[in-house]
Amino acid sequence: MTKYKLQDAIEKQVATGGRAFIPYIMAGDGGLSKLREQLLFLQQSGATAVELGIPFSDPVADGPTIQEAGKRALAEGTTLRGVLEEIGRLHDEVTIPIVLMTYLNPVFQYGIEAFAKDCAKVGVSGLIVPDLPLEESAMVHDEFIKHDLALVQLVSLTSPAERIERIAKASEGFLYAVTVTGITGARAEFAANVGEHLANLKEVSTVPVMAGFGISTPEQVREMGKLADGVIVGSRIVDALHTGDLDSIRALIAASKAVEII
Ligand SMILES: O=P(O)(O)OC[C@@H](O)[C@@H](O)c1c[nH]c2ccccc12
Repeated sequence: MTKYKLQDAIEKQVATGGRAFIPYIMAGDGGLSKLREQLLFLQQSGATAVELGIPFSDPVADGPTIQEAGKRALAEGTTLRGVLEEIGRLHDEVTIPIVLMTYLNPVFQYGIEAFAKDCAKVGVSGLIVPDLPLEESAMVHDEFIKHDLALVQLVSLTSPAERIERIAKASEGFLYAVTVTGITGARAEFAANVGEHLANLKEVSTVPVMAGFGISTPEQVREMGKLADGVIVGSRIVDALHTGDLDSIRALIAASKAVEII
């Protein structure tokens, strides 16, 4: 299997100590003209890669914070085409891998072939498509493979063991380990079986395991970071960028570097 730039970046981070950190942001929240500044800030603050959300009108997996960000981005007139063009312009400055998070509908509207080709052209590293189940991914996946784009799979806490293993083996770039049941957004606590779940995923996965959903404090970054190769933080980052609370983003990233390796 191809080794993707995305996987490489995570493994390099883990090899130098600490854990990988992938912030999620909504493209076009604050206007697409802000994207450059937002990505450069995250890169300079030590993010390993960025998960860049494409706003969509019916975001089934998104909690309220990300839904609101999506509404703001759509109100700014953000389109998939516009986002890809902007990424293309930032190519020389933004060197950390970009993973696009999009629902299927905008991809179908764009055309799968054209989408994969344009993603590759502007330098996108990978894709997360939450409403594309593994069993139905072949048609889309073939185009991604052609263009060297990693298709990241999500595995939920409640999937049966046999399915978990199939998803883990199919994931490219990294495996997205969902750490809560339900939609995105901050949680006060995690279920008791999260540790076991992550340990099992690390065992069966051939790519790094990134824990995401519900992680919003430096303590949680350390707690989940211990159990995985890194963490993904969405709602808290979206909120902090919106309110201009950049220090709390720096604190979250700093926590990921300070995870004690056990
Ligand atoms: O917001 P949280 O709880 O920190 O979770 C990350 C999540 O937001 C981000 O990865 C994401 C945003 N939208 C999604 C849809 C499906 C899967 C993942 C996502």
